[in-house]
Amino acid sequence: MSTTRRDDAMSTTRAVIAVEDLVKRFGERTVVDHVNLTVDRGKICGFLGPNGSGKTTTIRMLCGLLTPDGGRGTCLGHDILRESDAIKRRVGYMTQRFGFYEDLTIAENLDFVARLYGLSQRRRRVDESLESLGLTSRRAQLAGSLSGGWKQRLALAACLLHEPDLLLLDEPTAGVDPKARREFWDHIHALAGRGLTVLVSTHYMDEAERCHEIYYLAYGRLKAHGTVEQVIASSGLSVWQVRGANVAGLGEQLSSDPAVISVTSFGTTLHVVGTDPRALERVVGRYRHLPGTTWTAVEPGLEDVFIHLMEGESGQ
Ligand SMILES: Nc1ncnc2c1ncn2[C@@H]1O[C@H](COP(=O)(O)OP(=O)(O)OP(=O)(O)O)[C@@H](O)[C@H]1O
Repeated sequence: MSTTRRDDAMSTTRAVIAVEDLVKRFGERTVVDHVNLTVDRGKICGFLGPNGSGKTTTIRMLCGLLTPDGGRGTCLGHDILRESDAIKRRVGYMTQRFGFYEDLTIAENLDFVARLYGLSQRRRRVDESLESLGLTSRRAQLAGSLSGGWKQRLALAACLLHEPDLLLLDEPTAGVDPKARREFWDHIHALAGRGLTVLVSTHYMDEAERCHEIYYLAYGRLKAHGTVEQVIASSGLSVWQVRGANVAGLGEQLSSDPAVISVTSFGTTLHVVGTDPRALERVVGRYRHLPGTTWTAVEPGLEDVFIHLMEGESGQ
């Protein structure tokens, strides 16, 4: 018994974010509906869900920019209802539309942010921040002339200037090319390795797979939580992959069967998804001897799981 109590106490100490029953209403609409979230120090936590599911609203409640209508908890050890100023000082928040002065250079923009925070040793901090994000050679370039990937690096540099303990990143890589996204994530992992905690919202499955754990929100409600493997395993989905040159026509027939919840085309393959493995196997049995097709039972992907969770909630 005492071990359990000690473990609980330790996990509370490690948790950088620990909130429960978080609620936010806008007028009659409940857009965040009793959400629980725990993120430990040094972890990268992915926040996923369809558009309008309440991710940004939750992030803004965590960093003290919005007051919850219900719930309780702490962020960086501070009460989210009463100590928002203390939280704001220790959080780096990258919003979906990070604003720069386009007619200032990269270095001038960072210096401006450093002044806003009232930081000492601004020159040193700006130089170090440019260096760590590979921006030194571009320091004199106007922010307005940067491509998407470099703008996003500048945004990250600005969020890190005051050396926060928690990074809240709201779709930081939307519209950024794959190489720049990969580099951005390498950087995030390096920061987490040094103890920074990261909560990052994203619509990209490959990014979800780079998180230590994920939370999936749909229509304000938490639908899944855990490591990617845990979320996939708990989905209860069965998936068959069909390969063949002419599988497109087959998709329509398969999806009309009640045992099939979705069929997705990927070039010359189809993903056939169901929740009842036996019923799905019976469907597969009816088609699998069609000439020119190869059928394989495969693990569900995260995308299969999320689409299933989303469809299960829509219209409610
Ligand atoms: N200030 C506000 N007033 C009224 N409704 C709002 C306000 N802010 C957000 N909403 C609504 O709350 C819901 C949740 O929005 P939120 O931006 O949190 O979702 P999201 O999951 O971040 O979406 P996305 O993936 O598109 O960024 C949406 O329906 C949105 O229109």
